[in-house]
Amino acid sequence: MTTRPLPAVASLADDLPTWLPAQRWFAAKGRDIGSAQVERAALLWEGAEPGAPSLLHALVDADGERYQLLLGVVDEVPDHLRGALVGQLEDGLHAYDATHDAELMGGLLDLFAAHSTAGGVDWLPEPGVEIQTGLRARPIGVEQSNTSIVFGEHYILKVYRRPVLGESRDVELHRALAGAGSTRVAAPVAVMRTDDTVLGFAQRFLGDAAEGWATATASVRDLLAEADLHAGEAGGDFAGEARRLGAAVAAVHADLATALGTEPVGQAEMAAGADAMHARLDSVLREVPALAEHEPVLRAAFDAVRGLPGTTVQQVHGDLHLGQVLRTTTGWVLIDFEGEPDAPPAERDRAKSPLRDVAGMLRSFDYAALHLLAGEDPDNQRLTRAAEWAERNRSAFCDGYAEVGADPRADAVLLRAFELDKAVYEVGYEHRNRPDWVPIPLAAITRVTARR
Ligand SMILES: Nc1ncnc2c1ncn2[C@@H]1O[C@H](COP(=O)(O)OP(=O)(O)O)[C@@H](O)[C@H]1O
Ligand SMILES: O=P(O)(O)O[C@H]1O[C@H](CO)[C@@H](O[C@H]2O[C@H](CO)[C@@H](O)[C@H](O)[C@H]2O)[C@H](O)[C@H]1O
Repeated sequence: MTTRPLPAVASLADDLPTWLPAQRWFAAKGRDIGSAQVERAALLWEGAEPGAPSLLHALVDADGERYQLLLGVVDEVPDHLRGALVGQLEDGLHAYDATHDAELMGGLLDLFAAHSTAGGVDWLPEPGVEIQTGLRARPIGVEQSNTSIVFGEHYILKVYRRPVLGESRDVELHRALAGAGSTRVAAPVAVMRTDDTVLGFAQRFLGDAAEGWATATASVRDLLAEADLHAGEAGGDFAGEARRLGAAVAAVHADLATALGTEPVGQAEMAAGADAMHARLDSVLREVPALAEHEPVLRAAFDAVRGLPGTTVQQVHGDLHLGQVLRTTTGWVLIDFEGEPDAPPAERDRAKSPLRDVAGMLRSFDYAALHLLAGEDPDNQRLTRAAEWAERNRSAFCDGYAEVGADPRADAVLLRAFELDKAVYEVGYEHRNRPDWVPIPLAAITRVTARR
């Protein structure tokens, strides 16, 4: 058999500065790319017959940020994949984002099943897992920071778009929880990796799952459609689910503590934590001047943490919100333990107070309640009822948490600071990603600081 030369993907350097920023998962949104190079490209397999696409694995560097691509390379891109075109290569072939190509993606299961080393990547099933091949592949097509492909009703593979050097906390924490017998995560199935970088992670696909965000916002919609009812009276009341979710998060925290340990921290670390919250505020203030009117109350809330004697830290989820929880027929499951997408890896890996996750979820109830009203003329009646929904579910979540762990409301100073710190993060996140939504965390800062 003759092996064709590796397609000239290096020549994509001209197209990447236009193509990358148009992708949902591109991190530096709103910023132009100065230059991009293909750092590493390797063939996973060649097209079986003339005209069939070959699959390549590539890592590209865009202004110092590393991105992972799976590229289909072919003479002519078929019509249904035109939207995925990345560019034309200097040898006349065309490259497209292969994660949109169900047929090519289906072949990845063969690599895992064979424990392959194709493309200089190790395709490794988890110990004891036998990969079933021949399943139909489909990209999930949701707004996400990475790209996930579902195989039949069995597996979901997340291809990390910005793979980081070293071990992946997403994989490690899933393994620790699954190893501890937790039913609150989807079981790990396989990883794709090089010696120093985890590139992808496959898990059991939970086909019976509904996203927490979709379920919670459906409940808010039901409430707002009923002109006179209170949150507890509307048909789609969410409080029972919020309570069960609180208990599930507390159980995950307990399992992570048992599997990976806890650590007491004292006043010096509390002060360092306050400094970090001030530093985040400094940086978001530079981007979003509208935050300035809240600066004094925010700084006071962060400074209050300096007076605390200490707390206990451990591994936590790190970016918990309603989009990171799935309701299955057997209960709530947490997904995506990567941590905040904008945080550097060392910061994501750091042990933290479990109240960080609680604060993230409390913020999310506020988002779920208020995002439906974003862009509407202010209507006090609707706003009050949405706020009532948020309060009802925030409290139910804390009640559920307290059934399994310590009541988060007992640490009011820390919880308030964490909630405000998260809202500051969200102001920056929304400013870069969804400018129409900046008022949601801004309004929350007004409310939380007024609650004092
Ligand atoms: N094990 C799973 N079973 C079913 N759906 C899942 C599973 N894991 C993730 N998903 C779906 O994939 C989406 C993206 O997953 P996530 O891990 O949050 O990716 P990202 O880090 O790119 O945001 C989730 O919102 C959820 O809808
Ligand atoms: O899911 P990711 O890890 O990519 O998290 C990032 O994106 C989230 C938005 O999808 C963002 O979450 C914010 O919006 C959610 C509604 O879309 C809301 O439920 C969250 O409470 C709110 O923080 C998250 O902050 C960001 O890191």
